[in-house]
Amino acid sequence: MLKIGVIGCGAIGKEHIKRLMYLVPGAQVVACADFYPEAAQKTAAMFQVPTVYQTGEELIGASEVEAVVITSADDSHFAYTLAAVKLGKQVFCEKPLALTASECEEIIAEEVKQGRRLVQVGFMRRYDPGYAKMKEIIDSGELGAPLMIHACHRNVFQSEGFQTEMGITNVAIHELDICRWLLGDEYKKAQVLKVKQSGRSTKGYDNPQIVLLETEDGSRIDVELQVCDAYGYDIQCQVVCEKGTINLPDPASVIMRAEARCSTELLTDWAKRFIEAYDIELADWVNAVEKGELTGPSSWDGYAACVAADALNRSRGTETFLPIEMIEKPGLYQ
Ligand SMILES: NC(=O)C1=CN([C@@H]2O[C@H](COP(=O)(O)OP(=O)(O)OC[C@H]3O[C@@H](n4cnc5c(N)ncnc54)[C@H](O)[C@@H]3O)[C@@H](O)[C@H]2O)C=CC1
Ligand SMILES: O=C1[C@@H](O)[C@H](O)[C@@H](O)[C@H](O)[C@H]1O
Repeated sequence: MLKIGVIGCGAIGKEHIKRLMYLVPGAQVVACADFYPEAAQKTAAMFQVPTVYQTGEELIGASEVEAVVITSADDSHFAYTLAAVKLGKQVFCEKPLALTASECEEIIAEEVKQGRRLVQVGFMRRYDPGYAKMKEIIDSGELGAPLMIHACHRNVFQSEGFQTEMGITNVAIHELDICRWLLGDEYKKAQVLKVKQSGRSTKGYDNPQIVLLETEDGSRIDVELQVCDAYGYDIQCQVVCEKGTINLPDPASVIMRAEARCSTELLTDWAKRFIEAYDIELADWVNAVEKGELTGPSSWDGYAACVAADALNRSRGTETFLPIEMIEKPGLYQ
């Protein structure tokens, strides 16, 4: 049984604790912590977690905690991941791995020093059956080479304190990972555009934005980003190949016919959209930790997404594509 400590008892923290306690074989949540200790207490009571630590650092250092799941706010991921890796503990860190590429480099350096993979990043879309099937078709070569990707990430709501840059580091980070994974390619150039703004969005941050990327192999990617106030939570992805296109399937939904209309319901947030993917990713992580062979999204993948995110945020307002330069890939991640 893998003994896990979870830092961050908010929306996804609670979901992951529930999964690890009641769904994933071989896992047990033995401790939790939150910036607000009462949030941790409440969550512990809800899911029978035996110990609550006052801080994330105490939880990481606790002797009974063998592996750490980080589901606290984006700006806390770097320090917690680094602290756990320094102790040689396994980490599952929700996306993003850090807020900047240079922070990811520090994590990579420490992991390389430890001599084995200790980090998996929560890029759960890789475990979604729809994206997985798309990758299988691309890799089979059946449709020829992939030429471009058109993607959309549309949200209804973001919490207080959201900022324009977070459109990239918190929201588009999923596309920055999934597109390079689908294509098996790295990014060469990136640009973000502030386009005509939605009159529905009056929160003081850019909405919508368009992310443009070019890969080493010359494939082009465009991502329409509506961080809030969209008609629903809607994730779209189309890969255009030489001989045909591949589209991400929508989640299953019944078709209702009534009052001279035919309709299907849409989701309004992320929680249910990739529910199967979250289940599979955590089961895969626990199993891989037990076997000592991590294969899921690595620190390198977290870094690659952050390098692109850095370039995108630097490009805002410059009207130019910025080059993307990565450090040499350590052997650990080959
Ligand atoms: N893979 C995915 O699809 C998703 C990933 N996420 C990621 O998961 C993380 C949490 O997101 P949500 O649960 O939606 O946020 P949330 O705001 O509902 O929960 C975050 C929790 O972490 C706590 N927290 C914040 N800073 C902390 C710190 N320094 N130390 C300890 N606790 C701290 C907060 O008090 C709160 O209880 C974020 O990094 C987010 O990007 C969130 C939703 C979906
Ligand atoms: O990771 C997530 C949230 O943090 C983010 O705010 C949403 O926009 C994403 O769709 C969701 O998957």
